[in-house]
Amino acid sequence: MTTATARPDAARVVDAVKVYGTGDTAVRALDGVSVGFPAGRFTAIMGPSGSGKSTLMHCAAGLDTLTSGSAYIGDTELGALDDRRLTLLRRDRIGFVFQAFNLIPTLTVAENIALPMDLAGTKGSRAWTDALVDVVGLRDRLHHRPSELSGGQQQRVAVARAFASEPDVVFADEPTGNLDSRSGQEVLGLLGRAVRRMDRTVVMVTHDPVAAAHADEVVFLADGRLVDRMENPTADKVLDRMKAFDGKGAPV
Ligand SMILES: Nc1ncnc2c1ncn2[C@@H]1O[C@H](COP(=O)(O)OP(=O)(O)OP(=O)(O)O)[C@@H](O)[C@H]1O
Repeated sequence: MTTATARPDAARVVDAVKVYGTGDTAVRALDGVSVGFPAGRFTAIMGPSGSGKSTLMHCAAGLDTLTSGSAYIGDTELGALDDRRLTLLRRDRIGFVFQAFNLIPTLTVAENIALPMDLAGTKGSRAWTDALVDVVGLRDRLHHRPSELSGGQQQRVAVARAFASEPDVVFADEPTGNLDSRSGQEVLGLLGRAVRRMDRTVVMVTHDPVAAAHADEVVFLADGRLVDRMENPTADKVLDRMKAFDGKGAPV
């Protein structure tokens, strides 16, 4: 459930421009995007292929830098940080879930989940980790290795790992891209529960209207621009909006 009280943005970009390459081959992947991702909310980023979704996510999460404009995690402007501080910020304040599960094959489920905390030299809250293990339904798998799990189970481990250190925001890039629809629904349900029951913040890139319908709000990109936002999405409404673009849309 969402409340009427506006919460501060966990992440945002202001006038974000990203140009890849130079001269004739330059691609303007982001063309002046300003968008906030409110704390305690599940936001999906949608748009046609090549519209700039992954670029927006990577720049908002400090995995890539903007050509101009600013990206913030909370009040921290990423462009003002040197490499070391940026690495620490990503480690301490951001969680990631990717299409490829990116688990460490030699570590058990429990060790994979604890990895961000181990790298940071922190313990994390035992109660939190315990609650997470139950939410993702992996208690009986804690001592298994990733190769002994299904794809859906591996992605659930990746989700637990992303939330383990209680980051300000979890960015997920096509988290269901490698999963069958049932496992995908489970992972999306998990992301939704983490937001609604555990007061987490999730920003998810997807091209799938069914996946986007799990979010509280969908932001739409086309040609590197923010063209629409939709509260309380349904798969049908998102699909209709996507059809209406046909690659274009009036910038908001
Ligand atoms: N490293 C790069 N070098 C050059 N161009 C790039 C690079 N990364 C992305 N682009 C271009 O920037 C534009 C936006 O790409 P981006 O991957 O952000 O789009 P997307 O909406 O995530 O697409 P998809 O849904 O197909 O993954 C595209 O035209 C793409 O070809």
